[in-house]
Amino acid sequence: MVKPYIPNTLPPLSIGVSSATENPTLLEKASDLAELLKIEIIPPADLGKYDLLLLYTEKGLQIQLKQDNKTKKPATLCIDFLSDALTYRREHGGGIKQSLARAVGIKPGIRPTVIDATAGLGRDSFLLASFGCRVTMIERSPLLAALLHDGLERAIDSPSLQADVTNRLSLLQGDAATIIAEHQPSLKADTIYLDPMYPHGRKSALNRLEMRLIRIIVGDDSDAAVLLRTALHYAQNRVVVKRPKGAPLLDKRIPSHVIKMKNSRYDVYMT
Ligand SMILES: C[S@@+](CC[C@H](N)C(=O)[O-])C[C@H]1O[C@@H](n2cnc3c(N)ncnc32)[C@H](O)[C@@H]1O
Repeated sequence: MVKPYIPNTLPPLSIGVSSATENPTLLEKASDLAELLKIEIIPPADLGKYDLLLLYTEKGLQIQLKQDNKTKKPATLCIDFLSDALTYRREHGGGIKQSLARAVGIKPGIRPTVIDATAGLGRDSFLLASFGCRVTMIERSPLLAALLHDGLERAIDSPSLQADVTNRLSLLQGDAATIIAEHQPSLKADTIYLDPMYPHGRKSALNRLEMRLIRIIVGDDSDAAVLLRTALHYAQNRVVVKRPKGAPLLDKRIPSHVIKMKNSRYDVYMT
C-alpha cells in the first residue's frame, strides 16, 4: 500500500507521467499515478518536453531522465526484483552468512522483523524477505515509492518467485522518522535498518548511473542522523546503519560492533 503523496519531496524538475503504449491497463495506471502524485499526465507526442518522466511500459514503471549530466544521454531506472543480479545475490551470495543477514541479526532459526527505513530500490529489503524476515519498507520519495510499488506488483504476479517472499514485504511512503514515531505501538520491529545516501558523493558511487539518478531524485539524505536517533529509540533489538568504507559515524554514539566489507561497513547499535 502506497501512502498519499507528500508535496515537498518531488525533485525540482519538470515531471510527468505517461504510458509508452496504448495498452488500456497501463494508461489507467499512468492516470492513477498522475492523480496520486499531482503531476501531469502527458500525451505521447509531448514526452520530449519533460526533464523526468514516469513511464509505464510493458516491462513495468520506469523513471526516465532526459539527459544524464555525465554521459549526456537519457537514463532509465526501474525496479526488477527478478533481475539476474538480485537472483544471483539471493541464490549464491552466501545466504544467511552474508554480511547483511548477520548485521540485522539473522541466525539459524532466528528471523528478526525488520523496518527498512530507507528502502530506496528495495534490494536489501527483498534479500532480507527472501531469507525469511518480515520487512516493512519505508521510502519517502514518492517517485521511488511508486517504482517500488510497481516492482512488488510484478514480483507478486511472477510464477518464478515463491509467494511467501513477497508476502513478507510491505511498503509505506513517507518520512520514516515520522511514520515510525506516529505508528507506535503497532509498528514495531526487532531491527531498524538504515542505508541513507552518503552526502559527499563518493566517486565510485557517483560513477554508477543508477546512483546518479537516485541522487537527482532524492538528494542527499542530510537528515540521516535524526533518523538514526528515532530508530535507536524504537528498535526492539538493534539498529543497523550501512556506511561507505572510511565514512565518519552517522552520529556521536559508538556502534556496539561493526561488520566490515570491501567498500562499505555495517555499524550495528544494540538497543
Ligand atoms: C541509498 S538509498 C537505499 C538503497 C536501498 N538500501 C536498496 O537496497 O536499494 C537511500 C534511500 O533512503 C531514502 N530515505 C532517506 N531518508 C529517509 C527517511 N527519513 N524516510 C524514508 N526514506 C528515506 C531515500 O529517499 C533513498 O531512496
